[in-house]
Amino acid sequence: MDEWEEQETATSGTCALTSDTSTGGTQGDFWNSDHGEFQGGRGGRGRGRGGFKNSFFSGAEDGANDGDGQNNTAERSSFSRRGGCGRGRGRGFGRTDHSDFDANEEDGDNKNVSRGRRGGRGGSYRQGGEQGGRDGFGGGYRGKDEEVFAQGHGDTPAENADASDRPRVTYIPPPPSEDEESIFSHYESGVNFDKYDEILVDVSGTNPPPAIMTFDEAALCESLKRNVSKSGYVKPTPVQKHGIPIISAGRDLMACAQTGSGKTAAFLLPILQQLMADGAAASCFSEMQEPDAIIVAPTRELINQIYLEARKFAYGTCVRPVVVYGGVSTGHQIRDLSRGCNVLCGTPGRLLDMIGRGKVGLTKVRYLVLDEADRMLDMGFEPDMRRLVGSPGMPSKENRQTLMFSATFPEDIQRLAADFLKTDYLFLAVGIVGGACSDVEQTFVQVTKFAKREQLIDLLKSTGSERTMVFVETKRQADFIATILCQEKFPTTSIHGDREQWQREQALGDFRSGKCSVLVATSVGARGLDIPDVQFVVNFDLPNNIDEYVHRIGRTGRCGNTGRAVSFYDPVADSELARSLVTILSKAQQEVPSWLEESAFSGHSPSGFNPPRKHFASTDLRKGPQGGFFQDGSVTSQLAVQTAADDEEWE
Ligand SMILES: Nc1ncnc2c1ncn2[C@@H]1O[C@H](COP(=O)(O)OP(=O)(O)OP(=O)(O)O)[C@@H](O)[C@H]1O
Repeated sequence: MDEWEEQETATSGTCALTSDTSTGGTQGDFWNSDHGEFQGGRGGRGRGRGGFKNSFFSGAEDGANDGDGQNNTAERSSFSRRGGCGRGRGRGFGRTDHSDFDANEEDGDNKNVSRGRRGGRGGSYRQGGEQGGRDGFGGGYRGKDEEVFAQGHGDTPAENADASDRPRVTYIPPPPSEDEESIFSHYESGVNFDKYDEILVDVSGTNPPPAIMTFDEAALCESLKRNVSKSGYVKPTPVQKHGIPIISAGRDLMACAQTGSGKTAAFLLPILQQLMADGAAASCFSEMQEPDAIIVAPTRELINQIYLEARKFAYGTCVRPVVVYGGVSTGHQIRDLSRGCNVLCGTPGRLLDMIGRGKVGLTKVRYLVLDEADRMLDMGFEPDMRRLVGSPGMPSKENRQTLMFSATFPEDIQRLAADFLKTDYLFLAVGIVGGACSDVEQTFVQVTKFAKREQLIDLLKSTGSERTMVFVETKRQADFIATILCQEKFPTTSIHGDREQWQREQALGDFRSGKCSVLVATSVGARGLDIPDVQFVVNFDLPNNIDEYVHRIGRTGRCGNTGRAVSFYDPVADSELARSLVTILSKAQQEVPSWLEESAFSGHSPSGFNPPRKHFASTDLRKGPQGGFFQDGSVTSQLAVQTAADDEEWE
């Protein structure tokens, strides 16, 4: 019996929702349902390894494991937990074909597996495992609306080969608004927007072009300039000031700037400018589209957001962006593609699927952008990225421009990223690489896991109707907490990888519109999402790595606005993170609670001094310990010197 087969028998557990609980997720959907609990039922076939899942959910708080059948040491709460049922087939361990599963990657139900950045059996194949978890569950995740019985379908050719008996994904998202006002709707930049200019910037690499100070200096064509202005952009942020001329000069770039500081426009504007200047026009109604630019991101919602930004900036021009991502009808996306595509935004699985189906040709690719690049090169997506750049027709790195953006760039990922970039790539660091946004006030509350719910409810009562994101570790936990909050009359919805795509989009829509003021999310909501007026982030469960913490709290305090983040620190579960947290707080000039400092340095954490250097990169890896062998034309090395000193302190 091979490993997959073994898992099939060893790990079962799918379940179905037979009540309203699955259908909406807005207030009342979880609780004011026929049953108010998840009911076990027949599930769809699971793919991926494992899929152990407790299918009943009456107050269950089953912490650790949706994806890895071998990892059944779930945290149990004191609430009742009833046994699971249903049949899940755990196959696909280690596979990364998963056009439907892009976003699930981000869900953190597999705590033990995802803890290590790289390596380890479970770690290397986390994706497969997590797919299994969701798919085993999600395949039968059936709401009262039968149409949505679609999860669990892998849309890649490889998966389809043995998936003929699985239901197809039929969801077609509503088309984006054509109304100009809504296309250009935006929130105002905040009081600290001008303070961005005070942030130290470090550009390393040979001969970086000079920064621009205004959008005029970017020499954008008229229509693009008009669209930038209609978007409410008056002056560029630092990552735009430096990033735009670097990209326009044809250089490869690895750029790191704090959350919410305008990285998306930093890559979109110069790409669109070049395409417009070259008179790029999509070849309409062609069976195979050959985009000039490909942009990838780790979650469906994020790639859709990037697409909408591209569409906004390209408004009224010949440049046509298209988006492809999992959880949505492939046929629908193929039809959309065939109408022409210059800029293709995609999550990796669906993108590779489209390439495999011959719907996307790569020979004309001039720009390859990895947003949240550290995530895209982390073990979950790295194989897909290698497949992408190795796909037939994809120009070699010498013959394309590769651009990477993130707020965090750990050293090991930087090292890996170099494989995708020309050797003379530029490294742009705005502020401290991997640092938290300084506009977010960070607070920590020491609390045991059993007291968290009470704390959360008290906290939300005190914040009134502030738009709040609550991050939890597992998909199950997300549903559970959302249910509790609904019961407490907080208008709440949730987003995580076990929800159907339409539910996820509805949840996000309800949160954006203010219909629900609380969004409970797993890691799937941690990166990139730009939601207006999120004033408050709560880490109900702290994540297991510091980068994710930085991204999560970065959902507030965006574009010069201020925000607040409160994190529940469970001394038993979170001590491994203590030291990194102290570092993050100090670097963001935030108060460090003495108990946290004690926890960090007392040696109580399992690893004693957990090594933050593994997770932080102070600056361009190529600079080495002395802070720079690239002395030529670097904008400043002050930051590098300072952070190098900091790092020594922490070593
Ligand atoms: N120059 C600018 N002037 C005004 N607003 C801007 C400017 N640049 C970007 N913004 C707005 O700031 C917000 C945050 O931008 P964006 O989402 O690109 O941040 P980011 O750096 O990619 O964040 P994250 O790291 O979370 O992905 C968006 O609403 C964007 O429209």
